[in-house]
Amino acid sequence: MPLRFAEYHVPGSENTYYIPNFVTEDEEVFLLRKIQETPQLKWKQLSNRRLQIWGGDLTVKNVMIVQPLPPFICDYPDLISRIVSTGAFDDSPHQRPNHVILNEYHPGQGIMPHQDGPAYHPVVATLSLGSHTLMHYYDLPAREPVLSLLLEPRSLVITAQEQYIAHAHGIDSVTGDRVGEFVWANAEMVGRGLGGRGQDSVGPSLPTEGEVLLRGTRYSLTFRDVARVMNVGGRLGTAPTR
Ligand SMILES: O=C(O)CCC(=O)C(=O)O
Ligand SMILES: [Fe+2]
Repeated sequence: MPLRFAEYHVPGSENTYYIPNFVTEDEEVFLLRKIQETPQLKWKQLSNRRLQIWGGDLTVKNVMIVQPLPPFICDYPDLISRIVSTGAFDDSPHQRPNHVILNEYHPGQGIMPHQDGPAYHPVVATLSLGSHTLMHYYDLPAREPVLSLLLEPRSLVITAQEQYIAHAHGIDSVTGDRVGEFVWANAEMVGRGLGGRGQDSVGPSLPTEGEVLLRGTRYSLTFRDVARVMNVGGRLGTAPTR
């Protein structure tokens, strides 16, 4: 997947791209407000986080029963078009993401190492809002991370192909991240976007060795393309859904 913006390639990674400030601070505020305003019933409570699924639920055969994405994802800000313009979904069945999982993590919450599985075309684009986190990637079986990325608020990370298929990914359930504990593969790319990290500390200053970056509540929007879709009316196929 040759992303249109080669400068966002994460050094030492295969098919991993990191784009700081993919949305503006104003857009982040708007999106966080829209997320707060979503119906409570839309949240699914898991043991260690809450999530919402947009675009449609998957059947046991990994067919998505298509539902419209909400306006705050495709109208303003037009996140779908912005993601399409990176080129990340050029080779996907619909040439665009059609499925979005919204995750909420409070400080101390994370996600166990896992793989996203075969329902999706092997590209995922993840927007972080509200707080940073530290994402680890693992060879299988998952033991020590082989790659770690600091995901700043407002950043987009894209993983594809080998990085998606052959690795697991996860977020430790911790309340802060000590600088220097893990090597950040994207260390040269971070810093400008750190305003708003953790407890709303502001500033363009780069974190220093030993400093603990406190996590705040983070929302992630994970964009994927589900190959097999069923539109209302029962048509099965891989044709564009909107
Ligand atoms: O919150 C994240 O950045 C990752 C979420 C994730 O891995 C998933 O929803 O499958
Ligand atoms: Fe995942």
